[in-house]
Amino acid sequence: MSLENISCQKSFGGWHKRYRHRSSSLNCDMVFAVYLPPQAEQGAKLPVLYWLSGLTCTDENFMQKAGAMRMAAELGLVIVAPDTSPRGEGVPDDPQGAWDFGLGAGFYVNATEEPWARHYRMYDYVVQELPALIEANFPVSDRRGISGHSMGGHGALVCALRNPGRYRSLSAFAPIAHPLDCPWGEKAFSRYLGEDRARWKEWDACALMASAQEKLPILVDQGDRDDFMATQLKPEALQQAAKAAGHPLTLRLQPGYDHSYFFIASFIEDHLRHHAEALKA
Ligand SMILES: N[C@@H](CCC(=O)N[C@@H](CSC=O)C(=O)NCC(=O)O)C(=O)O
Repeated sequence: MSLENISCQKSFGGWHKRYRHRSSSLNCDMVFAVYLPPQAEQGAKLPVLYWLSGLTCTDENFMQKAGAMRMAAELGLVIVAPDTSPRGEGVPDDPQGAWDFGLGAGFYVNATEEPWARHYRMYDYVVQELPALIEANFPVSDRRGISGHSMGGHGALVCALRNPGRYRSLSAFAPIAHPLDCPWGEKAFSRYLGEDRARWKEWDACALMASAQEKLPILVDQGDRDDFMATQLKPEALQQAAKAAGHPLTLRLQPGYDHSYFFIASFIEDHLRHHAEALKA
């Protein structure tokens, strides 16, 4: 599978690079970003953190706004940021052009319903296709961590909970904790997965936690001035699910913070350290 390098900038002694490639999971061209810390030029195979962004994002939001590169360079962590949905000609979008469904809103599921099923398979893309591509083309090991924000925070939880042994570390910022029971989730799941709510449970972090075979410790930060917290994010549902399942969860309510990348930038160092500790153990 060929990768086309479309940009390259030096950052904190390493490199931020963007690539375009053909995705067989998504049936379209995709762009992802990778941060390669300075250690990548020294011959070692480095651990990788996959970052899943939220609604309306591309690979660029995290790389440009989170301020993660200084710490990734210090810790020797590669970071990979995919896009949030399939893109391009022939990829269907929300008929009204809404920002919370369709383009920029793939929800990291494999759609089963038409007209979404041909392209909207972000779960297969981020769990299988992209890591295979990264591991074949960059100096990385199979030590993988996963994190994300909002829709992507939930995506990270689901990818790890569904794949015991695949990730060694897990965290999230302000995840949509229980999409079965919030407007963003109900809208996306009813269209991508159909109206049978029983099938949605395979894609809901709170539901998956009950039967998870692996109990990776989870770090979650949530701003208490986040306008989406009560209606869409519902961190209390995650806390209850973790308690019921005996799943180790550190949920930190951060006073005064909202849903933005200012919040993410404020706590990204803690998350990168959380991942580095597990990935290097
Ligand atoms: N466009 C919307 C706001 C959308 C928004 O807040 N998106 C978040 C993720 S929300 C959950 O998945 C985001 O990360 N935005 C990108 C950014 O760079 O901030 C509106 O206008 O209200």
